[in-house]
Amino acid sequence: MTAPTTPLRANDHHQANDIEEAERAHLTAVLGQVRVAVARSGALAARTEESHREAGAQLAASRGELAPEEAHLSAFELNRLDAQAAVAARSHRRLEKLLASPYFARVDFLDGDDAAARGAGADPDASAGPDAGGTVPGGGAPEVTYIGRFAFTWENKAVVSDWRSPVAALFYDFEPGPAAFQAPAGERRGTLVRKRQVAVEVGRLVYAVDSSSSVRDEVLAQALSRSSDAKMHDIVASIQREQNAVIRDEAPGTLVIQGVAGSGKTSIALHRVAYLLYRQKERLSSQSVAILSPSRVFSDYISGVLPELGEEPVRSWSLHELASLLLEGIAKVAPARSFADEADAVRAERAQVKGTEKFAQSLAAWLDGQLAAGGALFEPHDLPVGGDVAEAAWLAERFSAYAPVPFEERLDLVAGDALELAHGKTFGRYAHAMPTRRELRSRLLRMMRAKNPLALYRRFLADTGRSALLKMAARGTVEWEDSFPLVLCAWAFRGADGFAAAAPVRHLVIDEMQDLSPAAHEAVSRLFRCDKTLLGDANQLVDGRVAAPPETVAAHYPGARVVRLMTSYRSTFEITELARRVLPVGGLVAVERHGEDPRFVRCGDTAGMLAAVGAAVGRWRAAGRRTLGIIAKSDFLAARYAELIGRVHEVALITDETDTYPGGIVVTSVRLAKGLEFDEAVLLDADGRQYATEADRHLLYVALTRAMHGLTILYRDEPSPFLVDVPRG
Ligand SMILES: Nc1ncnc2c1ncn2[C@@H]1O[C@H](COP(=O)(O)OP(=O)(O)OP(=O)(O)O)[C@@H](O)[C@H]1O
Repeated sequence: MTAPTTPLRANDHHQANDIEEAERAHLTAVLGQVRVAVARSGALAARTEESHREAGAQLAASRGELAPEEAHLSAFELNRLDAQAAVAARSHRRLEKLLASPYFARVDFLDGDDAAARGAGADPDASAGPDAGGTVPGGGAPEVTYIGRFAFTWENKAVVSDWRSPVAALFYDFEPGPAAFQAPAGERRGTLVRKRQVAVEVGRLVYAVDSSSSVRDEVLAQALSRSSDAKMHDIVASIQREQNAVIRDEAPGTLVIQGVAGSGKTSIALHRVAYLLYRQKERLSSQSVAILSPSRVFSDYISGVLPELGEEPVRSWSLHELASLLLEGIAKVAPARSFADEADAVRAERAQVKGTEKFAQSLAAWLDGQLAAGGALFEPHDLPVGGDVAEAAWLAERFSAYAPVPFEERLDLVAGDALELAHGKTFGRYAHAMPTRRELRSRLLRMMRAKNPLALYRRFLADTGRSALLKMAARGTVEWEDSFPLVLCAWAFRGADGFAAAAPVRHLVIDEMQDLSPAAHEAVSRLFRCDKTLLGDANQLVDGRVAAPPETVAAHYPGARVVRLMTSYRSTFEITELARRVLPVGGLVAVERHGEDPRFVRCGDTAGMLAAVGAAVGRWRAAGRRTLGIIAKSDFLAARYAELIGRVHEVALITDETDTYPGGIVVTSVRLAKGLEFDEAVLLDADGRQYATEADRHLLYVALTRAMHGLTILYRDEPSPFLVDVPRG
């Protein structure tokens, strides 16, 4: 990292040196304290770990000799020590991270009353020195706060404040001048006297600059021009104001974030999780947050961010993993088939119908109708209960009375009523012949016209003239597109509380929300009753569906709020401009970071394509970049190319089964590249044969927007019509 090159003002050179000198001295002092704290916390972590181990060994040795209550107590003590050891280890790890970079910013704030009384403005020159925090005309020192990834306290004094603390909002939301933040005791108004970027790497001060908007633009540009990695990184030092508003939005319910490609949605969602974990400690823990992401490789790619921010990793599911989990004991789920690979037109048609809003809405309405009083699924007949008979009409009336309770619970309630009635009528004479509630419930279940979720789904399809839509992929295995409709049917039986996977989740993050079919949104909305953050881009569709505005997605989540992010940060201006011409996105703002123009290469045939790939690999190596994504339209083509390219270069193919993002050179389909980013991208076969339809236009948009710094577009004879009005070299 180098210091921003923004010209400083007249006497700035001296001032800059003064600032750096003072900040260097401050850093040395803080690092000294952190070093002592690391040594202490290391010793504490070792001691607690040792106590835990000893207690475990003792418990194991005395097993069998302890009375049950003693054993219970020891186990309890062991758990306590275990938790203590985990806390100590975590705090030690955090402190160790502080050694490399204890903070990244500093704000000097003068409370409103003081500022008003002394007529103080935002005048950083009035400072007595960077370390002291300076004085303002008329005296009175502003409160100086250093902001880092985690808080650090020394002798009961806050040395570094967490980026999520209320005071840190000053750094993200205000320029020097009038400012305010929400302190625990209420709003504090006053003046932000100074805002400073302080870059520290490996314990050394790289630069310290008082921040104006041009400095911050450059700090951002620098962050964006770095080389990409096999893991996504935190962006705490350069979160933008519009992003901060989303991260710190604490209103309950569902937040839907529609953002253009590269607007930082995934980064924001992860920072938001870290923020909520910090702010809502008593309500949320890493065990109660879950992230739904498009693929396993994506889960791996984002897995480093929360630990970087000092939080434990949270549970993460791919969409397929979640569907399989929710359908455990009901059906297996066939893998999703990529639309770009689909050769079976009938199957594609089936999938297309099940991906529509209309299908989801008709299923949801049909299920609601069946669950409502008067639903026609329960066809009771007289039922002997002990010495009594529960009459069909009475059973039907009880069943209706409990509407809209889910079927399983409702049958249980009716069974309970029938037992109570029979006991009452027979005065206990038939106690020996009384069935259990459970037995009665299964007899009642036999009176349902659909006895399980799959039968219910079949009945829905039959009732609405769509029976041809269901083809089992194999025995007991449904096609991917049937999985969430089937989850909805399971929900009608069990209700939201009947899914072990959903129950512990108190905040659900759904990344790439456009990947979820309307039926999937409806199912997730009904099963997960917790707060949710959804994020995605309606333009990044990779399954052939028609783009729907985020409001359509939000309509599945009662009371959901929608925010839009329009600035694209990932790619250079030149790449974003090209993407914008392929798919005009109204309101998109390309961040001003320039690079070379995308390169277009006519290749003629496969041999020419491979030669051009070789040249692109050579250029990428020479540039010293870390990741190169070679992107084919379909999974099938990606596999073929990986084999061919792999004969010359070391490459990794990304498939649905890939669970670690390898970095280096990867070959992948557009579908699996979505959400990822590469220093440079090479698009294979970007011609009219491959990219011709509207659905293909969206694929092309996704592929182009994966590139951060460089883009090479290879085509055989003529480029795709979506690229033709683009100037070519
Ligand atoms: N404020 C920021 N400071 C530094 N880097 C940022 C900032 N915002 C976004 N970025 C970077 O921009 C890139 C895109 O971010 P991210 O992947 O979160 O975007 P996205 O909206 O989820 O993208 P897509 O929808 O295209 O997959 C990442 O490299 C991220 O680090």
